Amino acid sequence: MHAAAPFSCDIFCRVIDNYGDIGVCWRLARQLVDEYQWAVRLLVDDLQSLAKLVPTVDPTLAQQRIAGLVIWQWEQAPSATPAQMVVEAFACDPPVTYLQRMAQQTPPPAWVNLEYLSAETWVEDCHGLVSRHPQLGLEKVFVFPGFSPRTGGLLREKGLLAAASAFNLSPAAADQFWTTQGLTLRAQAPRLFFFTYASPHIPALLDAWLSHGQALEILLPPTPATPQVEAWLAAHPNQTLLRVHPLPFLPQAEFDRLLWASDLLFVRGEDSLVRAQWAAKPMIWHIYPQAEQAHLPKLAAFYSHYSQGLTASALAAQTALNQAWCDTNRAVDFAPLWANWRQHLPEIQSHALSWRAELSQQPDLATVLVSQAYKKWGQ
Ligand SMILES: Cc1cn([C@H]2C[C@H](O)[C@@H](COP(=O)(O)OP(=O)(O)O[C@H]3O[C@@H](C)[C@H](O)[C@@H](O)[C@H]3O)O2)c(=O)[nH]c1=O
Repeated sequence: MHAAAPFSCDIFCRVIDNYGDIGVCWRLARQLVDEYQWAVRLLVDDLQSLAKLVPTVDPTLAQQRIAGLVIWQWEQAPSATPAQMVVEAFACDPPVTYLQRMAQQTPPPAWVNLEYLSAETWVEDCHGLVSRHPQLGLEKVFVFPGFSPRTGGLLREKGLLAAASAFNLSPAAADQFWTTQGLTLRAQAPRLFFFTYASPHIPALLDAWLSHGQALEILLPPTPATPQVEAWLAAHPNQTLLRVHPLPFLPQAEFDRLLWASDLLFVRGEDSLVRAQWAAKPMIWHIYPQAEQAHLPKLAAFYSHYSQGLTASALAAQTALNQAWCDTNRAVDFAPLWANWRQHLPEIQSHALSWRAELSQQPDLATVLVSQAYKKWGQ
């Protein structure tokens, strides 16, 4: 007797900018393989970006197999037989020849558009909506990740929270991690992971950290902010409170440990924001900047969720710092904002843990997608 063939899934990803698009798609693909034993093919238009996250990827290959899944260059898509589920990440428009093949199948694949993460309330109304392709008649379901049970939830692998807790309960784990990165960090100085976009606020933020008078170990991955940080350091040659440690871009498989081994997190975009919440550390979010400060209401929407359970004064400290960081229309003196945030850190740290516990009650995004697929296929 033959074992049933695994459920098949194609994930389409175009890399628009940065690493979030491919970062989310890679995580999802891995989870579907590891936890559901699905046969997953990832079709990507920029393998160089994927190779940053997964160094075993060879960007020159049209097709390759890594970590139990198949990776194809986007141009190969017209020759693909569509899978049972097709995930179109971030409305990336799979090639029309592929869609035509989907329409020829009986039944056609379960087709999902996986949207960007947003905390805004309209997401709850749009999650699960179906649109019909005008020519081909195919139905596409919109899945919105999010922070409430009326959305598709967030990516969260099965063992993630247990691994994070075990790491943070082990007194030696963080130091060992930094040692493997070739770093010896001052024991009393908080470790601040600084993953951001470039920002006109960087000199003022560093000024505030310095004037606060407490040592900081700053872990600096490669970002557009690096030259700004270097310029600030060059202008302050004699200060010793802030020590900046440039990091290489680590494989995504190492990224969580980077967060777990830090005390304070500056994160950005989509995927690192989610991982920071699973790391349950005090965090400041550099939301992806948009024209005319359109990102600020989106930041406020996030805090309408994240605020649950924080006292008014801790919430004010958290949001004042985060909003100032993301509002590039005004000059900011970060010194009082930073001092106030640091003062509220005990509460903010315990809130991060309770928020993680609450968020983990929701179904995770992969579970939502899988049940969507099985519903369509009657499994
Ligand atoms: C610093 C670092 C990051 N990473 C990973 C973690 C994440 O998967 C990824 C970073 O993705 P994000 O945190 O989402 O930030 P980002 O700024 O790179 O991506 C953004 O791109 C924009 C185009 C989108 O509109 C945003 O929503 C967002 O996805 O890089 C590593 O694997 N190693 C590293 O050393």
